Amino acid sequence: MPQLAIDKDFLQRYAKLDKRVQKAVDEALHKFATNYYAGGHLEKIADARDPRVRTLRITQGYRGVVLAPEKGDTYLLVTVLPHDDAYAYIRNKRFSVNQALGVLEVRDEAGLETMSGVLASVAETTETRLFDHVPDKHLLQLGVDQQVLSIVRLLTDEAHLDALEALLPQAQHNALVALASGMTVEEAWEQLSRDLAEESAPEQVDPDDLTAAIRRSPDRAVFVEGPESLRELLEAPFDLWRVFLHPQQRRIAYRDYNGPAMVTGGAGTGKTVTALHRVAHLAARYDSGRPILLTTFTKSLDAALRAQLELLVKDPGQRDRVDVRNLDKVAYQVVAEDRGTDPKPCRATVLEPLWDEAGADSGFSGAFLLTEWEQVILAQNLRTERDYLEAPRRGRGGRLGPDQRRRVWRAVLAATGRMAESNLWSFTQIAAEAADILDRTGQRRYRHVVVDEAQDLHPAKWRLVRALVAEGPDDLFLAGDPHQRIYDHRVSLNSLGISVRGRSRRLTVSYRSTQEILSWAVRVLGAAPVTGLDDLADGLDSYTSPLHGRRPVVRGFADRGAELDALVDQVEEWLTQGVEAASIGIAARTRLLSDEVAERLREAGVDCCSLTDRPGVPGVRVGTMHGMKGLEFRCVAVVGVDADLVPYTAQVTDRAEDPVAHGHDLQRERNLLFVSCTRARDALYVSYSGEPSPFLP
Ligand SMILES: Nc1ncnc2c1ncn2[C@@H]1O[C@H](COP(=O)(O)OP(=O)(O)OP(=O)(O)O)[C@@H](O)[C@H]1O
Repeated sequence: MPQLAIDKDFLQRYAKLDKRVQKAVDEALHKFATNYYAGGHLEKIADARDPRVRTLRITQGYRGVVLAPEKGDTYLLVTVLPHDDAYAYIRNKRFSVNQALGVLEVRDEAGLETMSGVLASVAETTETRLFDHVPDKHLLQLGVDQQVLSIVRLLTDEAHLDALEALLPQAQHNALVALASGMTVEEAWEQLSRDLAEESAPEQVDPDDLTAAIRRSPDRAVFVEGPESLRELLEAPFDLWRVFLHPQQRRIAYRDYNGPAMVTGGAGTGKTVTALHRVAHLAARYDSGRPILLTTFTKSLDAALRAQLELLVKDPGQRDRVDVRNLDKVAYQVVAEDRGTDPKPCRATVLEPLWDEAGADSGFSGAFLLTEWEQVILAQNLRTERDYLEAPRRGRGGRLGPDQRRRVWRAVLAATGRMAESNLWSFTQIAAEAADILDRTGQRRYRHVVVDEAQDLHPAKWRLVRALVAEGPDDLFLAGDPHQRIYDHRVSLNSLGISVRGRSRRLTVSYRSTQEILSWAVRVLGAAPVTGLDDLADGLDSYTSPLHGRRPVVRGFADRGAELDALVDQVEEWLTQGVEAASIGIAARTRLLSDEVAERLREAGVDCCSLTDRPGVPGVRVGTMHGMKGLEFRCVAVVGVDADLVPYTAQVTDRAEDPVAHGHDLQRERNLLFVSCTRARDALYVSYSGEPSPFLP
């Protein structure tokens, strides 16, 4: 049975074609896909570099490029180009199978021939060569082939290697860059093999078996299962994440685990994408009467997840098996059903006056008591005064003696009693209650639970997560990044009965930000070691981006007025360059400042709205740094990064009170700035008034 595959380049180029040409592509592909085994639509070119490459006529001016291997009956749609470019492509490029990794590769052979002439003449006058220290056998071991090897032996300078990037097969270029950077052959292999679709490299690679090579290259080419899948693919060509997964992502999402599993990785490495594919995998091989839960932190993020899942899982039957909702909603439903009445959840600002009153004779403010209850008592699930008297108060600043603790405990009882009388609840309390109900009744509502943005869940929500699904294979899949922790919840999954040991995987390639933005933003984090949810150290070494662009712009001003004037200019410049308003995100540390920014933009005639507004709402997005979590924009401005706002001292425990909490709070403030900056895809602009934040690199 013939098989049709699509190359990422094809879809990327298709996405940018004008509608008329796209329609012609649709028709040509449809005709081809329904009877391509006849091969009659394909034209062979006499001077093709690779005899297996054909053209597919789209319109008078456009041609598709198709790879039609001699062996087997796979057709790969490689790209779609204007007529002359397509012919130039075919005259210059040759396909091959990487002999170490088994992946499909393409090289600009004509370009390489020209370059080798140039390099040979440079090499004649130079004694030493760039790869003198690497024997042939090591190069071959890393997948460098004979043709490339002969060019490698001519290289005298790293700049030449850079110049070859666009011509060489990508995996071979990666291998050479790794060696040139001083890695041993073992280290270079370790790095290369991260890109394998399987856990290990193929034992034998057939250089002519392009079908197998395509299968090993999920980030580059995918098989289409029929005309319907082809139509779906062409319908949303910009959403490449649906189809082309990085091998690391595919390996993590599409497999079985014998218990809870976790994916971590720097900002923009595709953890959410991996979690979505995990759900698609679980929904496709579903084996239970209970649904799958895909959940996250907030309402706005769960709306985004739902929209993405709809793009990914087309089968309505499979989609119906997935419940996408944030944990607050799940908890609410459990509690409401158990009690037969709807609890009234309230934000802290609403509850504080009640706590002020109930705790009036405790000597503590309502705000302090409420936080103590949520961050210490509910977090550790403390049920008695005695438990509380003995409990550590990590991250809470200031020691409390036994008398003080007794007063706190009495105030907590009084306040929670009053809340119960009026059926008022905090969100954390609802989660804690829901976990208790599920544990008491033994209900396990879901077959699988997938959690995104897992780094910021309160321990009570973790207890809920654990209680939603029975322990067993594939029960929990967690996606998160401890470097993006922006709330006060430092959780050890082990202590909550969730062990991901041996089932934790890390993503390292950023799909969002450019290397220039990443390198800058990572420095914002500082050098303090970070502990992951699995209690192990989590570093960002080997976190890189293949994307390149401009360095972040950092500007200082004498006062806020001048800073905001410059921001208006920057936003107007982006808009003039054709960036859509909704693709511009602006963040500030406090709500007060973000409101001021929005007002200033409106005065200047720039439409703006909230960060959390739906995609259809027009206007530049403005909000707080906390609101940036999980979002992404083409251009990001982070303003007010002043010494006295970042870190925001009002939310940092005094060092004298509690040095550990002080350190944690400062790190959290760093993370917050890091999260805001790493929302940027193409451009990052950072500004401050007066003294700059000490976190700025
Ligand atoms: N395999 C892929 N192919 C194309 N695009 C991808 C791929 N994986 C991720 N992306 C894109 O990269 C961007 C970041 O992905 P995603 O939001 O999943 O990352 P993340 O690790 O969850 O980020 P963060 O932790 O910063 O929220 C998104 O625009 C996503 O569509």
